[in-house]
Parts: sequence; C-alpha cells; structure tokens
Amino acid sequence: MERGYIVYMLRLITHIKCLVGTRNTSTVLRGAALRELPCVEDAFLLLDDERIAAYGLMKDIDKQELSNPTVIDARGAFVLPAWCDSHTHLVFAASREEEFVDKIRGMSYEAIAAKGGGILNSARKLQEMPEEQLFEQSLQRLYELIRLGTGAIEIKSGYGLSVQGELKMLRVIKKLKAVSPIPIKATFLGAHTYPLVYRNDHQGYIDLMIHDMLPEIAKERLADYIDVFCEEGFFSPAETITICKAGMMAGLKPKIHANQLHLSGGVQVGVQLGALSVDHLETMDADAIKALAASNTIGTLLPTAAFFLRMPFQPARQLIDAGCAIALASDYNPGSSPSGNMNLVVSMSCIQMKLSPEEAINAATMNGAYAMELGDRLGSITVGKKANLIFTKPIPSLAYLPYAFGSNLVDRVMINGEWIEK
Ligand SMILES: N=CN[C@@H](CCC(=O)O)C(=O)O
Ligand SMILES: [Zn+2]
Repeated sequence: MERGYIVYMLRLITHIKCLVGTRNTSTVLRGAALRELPCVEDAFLLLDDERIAAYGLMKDIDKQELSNPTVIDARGAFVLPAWCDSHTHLVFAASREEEFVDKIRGMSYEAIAAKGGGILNSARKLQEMPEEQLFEQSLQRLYELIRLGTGAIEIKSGYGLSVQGELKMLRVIKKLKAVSPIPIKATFLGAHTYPLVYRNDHQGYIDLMIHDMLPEIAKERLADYIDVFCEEGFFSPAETITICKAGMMAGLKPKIHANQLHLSGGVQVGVQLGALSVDHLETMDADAIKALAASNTIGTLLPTAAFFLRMPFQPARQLIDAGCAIALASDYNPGSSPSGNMNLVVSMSCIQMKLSPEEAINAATMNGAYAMELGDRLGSITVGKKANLIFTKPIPSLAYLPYAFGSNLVDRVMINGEWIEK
C-alpha cells in the first residue's frame, strides 16, 4: 500500500518588530477588557501549514533554526491578525454616486429612499445584472479588501427583494464562499426594505419571505444568518421579531440593522432574540445601552456609514464604558458606505469615536470574528488559529496605524499561511 506522507509546512517568521494580539485564550472582549491588546516585541511566529503553532521572543530562538530555508524575515514589520469584517453588502450591481451628489445638495437618506432611490435603486440595478457578472465583480471587490487586510467577511443579500433576486444574491455569495481564500458568512437580508410592488402590502412581502424565500434558502443552505433593517419607515420591531423567528426556525441566527436613523427598538429586539449582533447604533439612549450591556449580543459599530451620511457617530465610549462588547465593521455598500477598507474604519473609530488604538484593533479583529462565529479560528495570534495576518510597512508604533489614516500601511497579507499576491 502506498504510504501517504503528510508533510506539514513548518515556517518560521522572524524579526517581527511587534506581534500584535497575542493571546493564550480567545473570548469576546467587553468593557475594560477591550483596552488590553497583548503584544510581543522583537518576536518570532512559527506556522504549521495554515495555522499558528507558536510565537515568542527572537532571543529565545535556537540560532541554527535561522538558517532553515523556510524562514521568512518580517523585516521589522508589525504583524497583526487580519481584520474580521462582520457587516458588509459587498454584492451589489452598481455604484450610486448620483445619490452621493444628491446628498451633497442636501437630500436626506429618507428623501432619496422615498423617491425610489437608495436600496430600491440598487434592487433595480441588481435585477438587470446576470448572476455570473454579479459574481465576477463581487470577486474583484473581495480581493481588493483582502489586499487591504481583511481576513474574514460577512456578506448580506438585500438588493434582490424578490424570490428570484434574493436567491440570485445568495447563490453568488455561495459561489464566492467556494473560491474565497478567506471565510465568508452569508446573511439573508430580504427584509432590507419593502419592494415597490409590496409598498402597500407589508404582510404580503413578509409572507413571501417566510413562505417562499426561507424554505429555498434552507434547502440550498444559502445563508448562515438572517438580518432585518429595523427602522422607522422600514421594518418595525414587531415585524422584525416575526421575520427573525421564522429565520431562526430555518436555522439562521439573527444579526440586526438597529438604531441607525432613530431609536428603532432594534437593539432591544436583538437582545430579546439573542441576536449575534445588533449593528449600526448611531442613535442610542440609556435604555438601549443598558439592554445591550446586560446581554451577550455584540454591538457592531459602522463608523464609515455615519461619516458618509454625515450623521453623529455611534456613542462608542458610552457603550464600552457601560460594559458592552463592541465590534467594528465596514458596512461596505453602494449607498451609505462605499468603502470596505477596515484600516479606515479603525482610524475613524479612534479619531471620531475616541477608541484607543488597542480598543479599535480588538473590535476589528477578535470581536469582529465573534460577531460571525469565527472567534475559534481567527481574530488573534493564538496557537491553533489560522495564519490570516497583516504585515505592515515600517511604522514607529502601533498607534501610528490609525494615526496615519491617509497612508496604506498594509505591506503584505498572509491568508491560511500563504502570501496574497499584491
Ligand atoms: N441601512 C441599511 N442598509 C445599509 C445601506 C444600504 C444602502 O443604502 O444601499 C446600511 O447598513 O447602511
Ligand atoms: Zn448594512
């Protein structure tokens, strides 16, 4: 019998100026724990194939190891866990810069939506685009983000707004999962807005999602999560509960767009349902903060959406100081955040929401991973986790990363222990 030899690829990464996020244990970080970001200076990192095998001080390395051909010299880079972006609408048919100009001229997000712009604009464009073309352009966007340091991502539907359209989006996401080097989590967001044909028959659209979309999604295993835009003028708390409960019956865990434009009740609904996360949180009050702090639901902040819509930023300091578990994500979408650059999200969180660099990096790695159930394999430098890593250009300190917000400080990205082509 031919013996099959499994040759594990041991590789030693040396001369790391600072190895960031080194943890023996992995858990969601909340409150004061978000401030702690353990690092090892002048470090080595040992990889075993695609996983982290060990790390430590260069001075403790056996010198003869350094002559090993599989040594990778990090050349004084900072090495961090890759970003874990747990909230994106990366699959869309076209940009919406015309609305960008409308907003500059003073139109509100709601007014643009009311005239058939916004999500409905994206839905019209998606309807016309063949699935293969939608896949190809989404794959290009995915690789753009990976090269910017994203090592795990969640992608939502929500521009289909019909059985055929939502299934088309989720099938594209499934095809992306099949070819992507990074883990992708799929979210069904049929409840993004009411399609024009159902604008006067909300129950009719809810029935369509529950009785026509969800069974096919479950049958083809097209989604991991269910999401609802719980917001005035979109889906009410009661409708959100009905739709999420139907999704949970189909095996999908809830992640909810909550408290973006108003005190929508979405946070309390998410906590009540045991949602993985409630996302946006631009508009919060004491009750919503208290409910979130007392729950295991992660609050995912989307600062580039607040920035792009010229809204007040999320009260991150209050949320963290109240003991909430906070994640950061890009909300990459053509309407409110046409950027998937997590480096910008981290910078903006420090600059505008006064997160420390350590808090922002924890929120964009560890907690982002947990907000899409990947905390067991990504989000920190922990033995056994995947080697999805960011290697920076030469920088003087960790704080320089969010500080120098206009420079791309990502030099190389490693996914599953392999370099990603620049
Ligand atoms: N607010 C709802 N959904 C997206 C925006 C979608 C769009 O404008 O196309 C968001 O998270 O900001
Ligand atoms: Zn969103």
